[in-house]
Amino acid sequence: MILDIQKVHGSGNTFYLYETKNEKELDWANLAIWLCDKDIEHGADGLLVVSPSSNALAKMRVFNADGTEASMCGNGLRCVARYVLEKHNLPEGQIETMKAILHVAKEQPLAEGIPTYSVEISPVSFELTSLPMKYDNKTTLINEVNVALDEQLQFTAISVPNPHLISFVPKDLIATSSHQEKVASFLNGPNRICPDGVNVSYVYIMGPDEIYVRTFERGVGFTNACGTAMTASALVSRLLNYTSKEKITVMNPGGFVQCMVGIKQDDQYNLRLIGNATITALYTLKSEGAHYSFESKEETVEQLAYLKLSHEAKENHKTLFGD
Ligand SMILES: N[C@@H](CCC[C@H](N)C(=O)O)C(=O)O
Repeated sequence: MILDIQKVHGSGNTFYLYETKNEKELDWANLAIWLCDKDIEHGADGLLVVSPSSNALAKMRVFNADGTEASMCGNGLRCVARYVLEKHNLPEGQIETMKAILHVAKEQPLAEGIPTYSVEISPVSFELTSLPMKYDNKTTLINEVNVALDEQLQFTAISVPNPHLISFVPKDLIATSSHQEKVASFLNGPNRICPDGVNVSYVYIMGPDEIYVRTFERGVGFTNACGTAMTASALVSRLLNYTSKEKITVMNPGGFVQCMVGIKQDDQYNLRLIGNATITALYTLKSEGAHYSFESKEETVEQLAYLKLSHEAKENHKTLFGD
């Protein structure tokens, strides 16, 4: 069987995107593990599966590099939004995800030659049961020290609806990644605090409307960017008054995005993630049972425009935090 498959990215968070008419066509976990292997076409962070939906334009499922399925993926949803909206020639629409139907739209390009899309990030919960996370008898963890993780750092637990643990850290904990790796590896191994694992982000405040976010993703490890983590971090930065604007620029190791953080009364939030949706290559993939091989590859030129845009972000990163 020959499959048409795209390689795409949002802020350098890389995925393969495949559309199927039949959600049971293949073992997606197995395919994700094969595609994300770093020895095959430099791997990827996950697999996005697009299938028919009876309630929206399409349905998105996301599989991490280790084959686990996640409830949501912000950078991936932008790429799926582009794929689906271009197919239907629509400026906006709705896409079904595991736990919510989300609004997506085409936006003004971030820069020339950069296809740009916005996606809704919802639902939001600070209840520890929503991650799930266990910490004594607490029901939430909001900017508090959790001694099981670190003696000093304060963490916030939030689901959007995939699980995130966020800490606002000093510059030295961004300049090196070992502290974050230790905490995240512990929480993503067998442990009682986050039994299903968690995406762990370290965040540095750069100004009233700018933050830097680096994420160790559940099921993947460090990625260039995690869309849900950046949006969750932007929300928490506003709730803690570390930032004060509705539009927050979020820098990341792969580039940058913009997050719109609307805070309504009664703890309701209106969150949108805006950023690139870049197609880097079109492949044909041969599947013989659970055995896969690439048959052909056609690179696009879109990545050149993206590299130009992200170059400046990477230079800023070097100036601020070193290599
Ligand atoms: N990279 C994604 C999130 C992918 C899922 C995550 N690793 C999880 O398991 O929750 C994003 O852009 O949000």
